[in-house]
Amino acid sequence: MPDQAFEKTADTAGGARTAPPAVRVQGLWKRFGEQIAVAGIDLELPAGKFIGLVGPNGAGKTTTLSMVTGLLRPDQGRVEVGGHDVWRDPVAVKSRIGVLPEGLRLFERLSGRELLGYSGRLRGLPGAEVDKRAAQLLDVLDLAGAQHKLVVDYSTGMRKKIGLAAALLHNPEVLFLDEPFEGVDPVSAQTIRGVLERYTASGATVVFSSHVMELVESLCDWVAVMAAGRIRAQGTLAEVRGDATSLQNAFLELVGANGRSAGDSLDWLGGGAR
Ligand SMILES: Nc1ncnc2c1ncn2[C@@H]1O[C@H](COP(=O)(O)OP(=O)(O)OP(=O)(O)O)[C@@H](O)[C@H]1O
Repeated sequence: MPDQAFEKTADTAGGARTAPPAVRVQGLWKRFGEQIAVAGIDLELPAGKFIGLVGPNGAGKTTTLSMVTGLLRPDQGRVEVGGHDVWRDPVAVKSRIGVLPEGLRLFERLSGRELLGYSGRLRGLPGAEVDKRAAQLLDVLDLAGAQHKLVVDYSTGMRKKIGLAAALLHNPEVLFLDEPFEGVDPVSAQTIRGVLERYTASGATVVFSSHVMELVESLCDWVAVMAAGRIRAQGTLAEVRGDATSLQNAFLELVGANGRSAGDSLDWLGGGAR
């Protein structure tokens, strides 16, 4: 049945094919023992948008992104990227996506420059093109001065930036970023923003997870809010914000955190008495 629903929505009433959404998720579940991390979610992320996936700690964002990018097998459900099934057609999907995962693992004993050279060649790009793109990305992301340093000696923010460069090198259709701005200084954050805005303006899609509502509000045109393994809202920024004064307030309302005690029970904390 899910297959039929997928095929039907890919056609218009007249039978002409419409562009598929960047990501389509249906009935996605993941349990870890007793813990339900993702509880049967449906998502349809439009192409060419800057999309934010937001939710409190433990909401299931990383688990969802891992399943959507083919890094973690779902217990149940289906994921398509650009109309291709992530688990049935993994090569088609992986050639179209770039991923900056949480807890990024990099080849530590390569220099930043070597890492990009290796990533580009793994993607099947010609060597001269890889070298050209790598030099440009290192320059734009302010890593040119550290390009010959081993990745093991990079700072947290530098690791994020070299990971982002590796994810962008093959010019993917959809870029998935788990907390891309964490540990990144404001100047670099501004640079990354510029790169991503330029990338989406050309028709590509960015999907990123974040806890920072101001950032999501200023960057994203489309937002999905997740809490306790479920999608609480999805739509344009204006739709999700609704009547609330900010995305932060809409978010607190949606995840049921408005009015939660701000530590009143910690009556021993502060005040001098030990
Ligand atoms: N490998 C695992 N084994 C057991 N439980 C897991 C595993 N991965 C995630 N979980 C649990 O699944 C739930 C969702 O975790 P997930 O990391 O997806 O949340 P998140 O929204 O990304 O959180 P955060 O914002 O804190 O990174 C949590 O309760 C977490 O403890």
